[in-house]
Amino acid sequence: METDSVRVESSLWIGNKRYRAFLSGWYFSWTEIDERNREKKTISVPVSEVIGVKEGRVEIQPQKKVEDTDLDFTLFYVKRNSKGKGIRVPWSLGRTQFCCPSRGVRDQWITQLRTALKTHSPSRPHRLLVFINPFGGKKRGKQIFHSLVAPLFELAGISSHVVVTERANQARDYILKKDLTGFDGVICVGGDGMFSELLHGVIGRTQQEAGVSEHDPTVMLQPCDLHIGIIPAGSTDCVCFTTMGINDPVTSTLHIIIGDSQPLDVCSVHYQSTLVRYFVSMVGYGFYGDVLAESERHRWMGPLRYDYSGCMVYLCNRSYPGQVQSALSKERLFPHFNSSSSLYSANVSQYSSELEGEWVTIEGRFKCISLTCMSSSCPRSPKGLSPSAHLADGTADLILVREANPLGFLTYLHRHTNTQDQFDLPFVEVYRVKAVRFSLPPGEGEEEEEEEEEEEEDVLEDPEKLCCSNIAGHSQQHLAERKERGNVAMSRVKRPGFVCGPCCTKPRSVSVWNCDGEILPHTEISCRVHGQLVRLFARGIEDSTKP
Ligand SMILES: Nc1ncnc2c1ncn2[C@@H]1O[C@H](COP(=O)(O)OP(=O)(O)OP(=O)(O)O)[C@@H](O)[C@H]1O
Ligand SMILES: CCCCCCCCCCCCC/C=C/[C@@H](O)[C@H](CO)NC(=O)CCCCC
Ligand SMILES: [Ca+2]
Repeated sequence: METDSVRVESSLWIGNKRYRAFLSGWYFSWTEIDERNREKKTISVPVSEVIGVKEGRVEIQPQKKVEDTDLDFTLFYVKRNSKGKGIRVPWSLGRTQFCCPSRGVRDQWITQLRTALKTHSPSRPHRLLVFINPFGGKKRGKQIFHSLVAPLFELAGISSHVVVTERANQARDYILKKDLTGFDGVICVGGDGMFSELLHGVIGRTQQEAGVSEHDPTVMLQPCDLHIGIIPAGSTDCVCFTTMGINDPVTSTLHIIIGDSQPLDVCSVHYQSTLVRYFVSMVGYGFYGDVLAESERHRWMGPLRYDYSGCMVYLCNRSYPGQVQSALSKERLFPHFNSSSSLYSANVSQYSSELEGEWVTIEGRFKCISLTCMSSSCPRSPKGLSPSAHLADGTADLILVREANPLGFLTYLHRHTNTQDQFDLPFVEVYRVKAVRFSLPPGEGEEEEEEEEEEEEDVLEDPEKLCCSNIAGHSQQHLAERKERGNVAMSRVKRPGFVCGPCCTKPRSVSVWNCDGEILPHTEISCRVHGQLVRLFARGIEDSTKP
């Protein structure tokens, strides 16, 4: 075996073929040598993508098996597969068993490879805190973790402390309150709701420690050091899909192991001077809010509840009045910016603000209003709500879908699922923004709404007061359940007609906000983007066309 400070080289065998192996700089490569000493094809693995080096002939799939011989070592690394269900290739565990000419050479290879790993891949996690939601998505969280994730962590020498949650918000509260010393990251096994718990825990904890008030809408939040990893096991897995290009537990695990780091913009939502929530994917009013509210009634359907509720809400053909004010980012013109917004009875006024950029006001009736910090793609919509939105550029895309005929709106929705441009429609406008405020038209404001509380309480007590005569049977129990849970916007629930699906004919003037899959308890909100506030164990969407 030849070694100098930059290169290690020796002959090795894989099966009965002879190879020349090199460890040079950032790569470990092996080239087949034929009987006439001619070099054939070379395989190269970046040291940063090595998962582990083990003595002997080792297998971990389908289950761990070690054949301990003096001459062999096994290399595990990231392998790119040719096919997958996402918009990039999935990763799997590659494995090659090498046979060395002597035990000494074998030991040297193991030592050199492990040293190279430490030198060239310093940001790998050693200890992780893992939260599993046993009820997310198809309820396969525990199985996914124990069969696919844990063996890879063990192989990579990562120790983990696992918490199987017993209630909603347990993961968030754990991160906010418990001692996190020694953890290099927090991982969720679940869907977007579980990710959101980790997000709130990590941001809240970081602000607590830095003495920053999250309720101050103008405050500069402290960026979070603790990385978040997502093992997808939910219904939509939108955050995972958008940041990885795929929702595959093994791909996610391998990105965590090699310590990839992807900064992410986060948006805060305030109601007056109170922090309501954070989101990374989207906050949506109108269609997306209504779909979520409707789908909560059909949780038993599992992931299919969104398709069912989407159809029901589409058939309701609602639109809502509102006023959107926005601070545009410096990059003011989005490719599909529709400068003729006045055509749609928009009232645009401009004034300066304490935040960057200028504020504009847009009024009208909207089918939906969405603000998305990232493209927000998922398997159903591979390009997402806003295909060109960036993960970490400090801006969000504000998409205004004005009142349109049902066929037009269906075209808009359908274009999310194919490659056609959903913004190239006359009733759709897109702005790249840093902050947004939403208010209801005069008379519909939230304060007026609070004054109506008493009247709405009456509605809860007496379902006959709801707008549909047939609602009492199917919604009374639901209303009572929601009232009991009390964790969502009760004022929304009290609104007549909302819960009754397409059977409701009375138009309603107020919708709800869907904030990363949670219903917000307020309507008149303000949102602000915080560029690169958190970091994920991810790499963005890998370009599979590059070698
Ligand atoms: N043990 C638990 N019991 C009840 N609810 C839980 C528990 N653990 C977590 N939760 C809550 O369940 C909600 C949904 O979970 P999760 O996001 O994992 O799955 P999902 O709703 O199927 O997926 P998606 O969010 O992708 O649609 C989360 O908001 C989380 O707070
Ligand atoms: C005619 C065909 C019509 C097909 C319409 C498909 C439209 C797909 C648009 C995809 C938008 C993804 C938005 C992402 C939302 C997530 O942050 C959120 C959290 O998981 N999910 C939901 O709120 C779940 C509710 C999502 C509502 C759609
Ligand atoms: Ca962004």
